[in-house]
Amino acid sequence: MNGKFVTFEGPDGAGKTSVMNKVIVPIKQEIGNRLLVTREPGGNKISEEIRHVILNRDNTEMDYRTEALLYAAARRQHLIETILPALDAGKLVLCDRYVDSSVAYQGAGRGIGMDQVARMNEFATEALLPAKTIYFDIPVEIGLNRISKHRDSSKIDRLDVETTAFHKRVHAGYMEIRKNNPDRFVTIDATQSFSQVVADTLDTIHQIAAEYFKES
Ligand SMILES: Nc1ncnc2c1ncn2[C@@H]1O[C@H](COP(=O)(O)OP(=O)(O)OP(=O)(O)O)[C@@H](O)[C@H]1O
Ligand SMILES: Cc1cn([C@H]2C[C@H](O)[C@@H](COP(=O)(O)O)O2)c(=O)[nH]c1=O
Repeated sequence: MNGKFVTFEGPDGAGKTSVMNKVIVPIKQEIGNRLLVTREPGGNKISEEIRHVILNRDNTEMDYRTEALLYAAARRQHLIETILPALDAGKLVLCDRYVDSSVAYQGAGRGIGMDQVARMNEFATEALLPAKTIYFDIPVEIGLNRISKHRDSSKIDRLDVETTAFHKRVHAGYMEIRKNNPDRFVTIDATQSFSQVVADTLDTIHQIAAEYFKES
């Protein structure tokens, strides 16, 4: 495995997806097809189908452990079919969410337990973790406010409509994961202007994956 695996994490509305869409434009110009951009849940046909089931707002009866298992199943397929082949081919893989999301949302948010969810994901991923995780730091209320203000209502999913208390437990979960992984986590202040967050993220990627940019 010669590539580099980098994930984006943070609470809903932190701006991860918008920032990802922006930073990949210059990065693609710099390193071309040595870049793979993907997301969870999703990233390939089977995992996107599982995403549809998980995030469908009509699926109100979904049990929390079913939800955790579906995220892990989508992740397994994504890892085997999409991420590992790209890493084996030496690519820089930028992934919007990964295991930390399950530990924060299902482990802390749903109250299943962060250790249990981490262990279940160790089975799904054979313990493969990213080299670095860029964490988009934002107070829960600001993130939720961004979503309710700007997001097209058809795109508001089953997790977005959870209570503020749920999202606060998720945030606390992320704080614990970050505290336990100081070498893996790099934090970006996501309350800044969009252009500043994009600039900080681009700088961070240049630093943590410097080997890709030297050669280009
Ligand atoms: N720095 C920023 N300042 C103000 N608004 C922002 C900023 N970054 C993103 N936004 C807006 O906030 C909203 C949420 O952004 P986005 O969907 O990228 O967040 P996200 O972290 O991917 O959320 P989710 O995990 O829920 O998908 C969007 O409408 C986006 O335009
Ligand atoms: C991977 C993963 C995601 N979630 C949650 C987080 C978000 O609310 C949605 C995904 O939607 P996004 O707009 O693409 O961020 O799902 C989760 O609860 N557990 C996970 O493992």
